[in-house]
Amino acid sequence: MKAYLHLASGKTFSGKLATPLEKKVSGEIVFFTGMTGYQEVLTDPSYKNQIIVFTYPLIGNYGINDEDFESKRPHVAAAVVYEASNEGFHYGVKYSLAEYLRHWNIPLLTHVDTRALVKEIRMEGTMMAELSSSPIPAVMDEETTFPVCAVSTKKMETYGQGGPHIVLIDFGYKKSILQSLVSRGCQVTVVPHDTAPEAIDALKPDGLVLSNGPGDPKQLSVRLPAIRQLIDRYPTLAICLGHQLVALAYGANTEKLRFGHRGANQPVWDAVKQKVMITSQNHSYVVKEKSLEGKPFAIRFININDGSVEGMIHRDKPILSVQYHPEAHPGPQDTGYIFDEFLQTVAKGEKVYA
Ligand SMILES: NC(=O)CC[C@H](N)C(=O)O
Repeated sequence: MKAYLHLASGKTFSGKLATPLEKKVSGEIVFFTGMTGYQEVLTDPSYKNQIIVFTYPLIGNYGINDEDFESKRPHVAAAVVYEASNEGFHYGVKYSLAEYLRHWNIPLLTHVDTRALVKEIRMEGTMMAELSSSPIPAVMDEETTFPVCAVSTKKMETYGQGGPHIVLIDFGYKKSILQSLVSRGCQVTVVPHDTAPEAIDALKPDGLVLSNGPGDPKQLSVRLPAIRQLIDRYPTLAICLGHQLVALAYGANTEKLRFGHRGANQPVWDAVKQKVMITSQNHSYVVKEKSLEGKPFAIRFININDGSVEGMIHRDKPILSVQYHPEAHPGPQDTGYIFDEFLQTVAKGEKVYA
């Protein structure tokens, strides 16, 4: 069946539905450039309510297995590809891409001219789009939901044992962040994003991790005083949305990039190691460099492609924040040392540059 992707810029792209479209779906349209990793991308909560376009022309060729999930379910509003493979060739394959998305009632649009579509997004910037079976666009409404609430855990959960006790504040965490901590011997308590600081104190954490998550960080502005209290008190590692929240909590500012960074090969300069790392990324917003002037942070990481801020360290306190994803999945593992550095910091109670 034919369906149409109407962009807020006025352009329409058509494709064939590989899963049913019960009612029209709308969301912010973004693109991911990695050649592999679609299973992790679909289940990364940071993509909540977004329509994802895969630029690699063949998606689904290793199917969906039971291992490589970043959370319990897919979060994208819809997936758009050029060609979706019906067969998966991974040794652990359980479903085809279409079977998996059909199970979760998520539309998969195939045979779309993804090169032309991505050029349009690059020109116009990330925008709202609507997927419908009608060739005529409806009036588009701006996304007003609050996606962090939809993906954050509702109750505390504990994983791993022994080791330092890390509280992971869940704005929509990826399983690989939890695994990166547990595999390094931590006990991790995952808490809802709006847990009161006193309730976190009661858990007696040795360190805090602020997770990734969907949406505009400013939607969480009511939480900033609580976040500031917490990060000033405990050794902290903040990832992606978490990093943006650290900046906002200190009175710096964020802005939206034209079409964001999504992919598995973003080069980032680490000013401490004096090296370029290849990183996995998925974000629309960035911390404005100018807004960090006069703030107690040094910019440690810089994106080589566009010079944007990719991470900061507090000058005095053990707070480290990164815009990219050190846990990778999908993507290169160059920056796994960030977790080691954080845990050395936790052990010492003061910052360590490994
Ligand atoms: N991966 C993330 O945490 C994304 C952060 C935020 N939602 C952004 O798009 O910038």
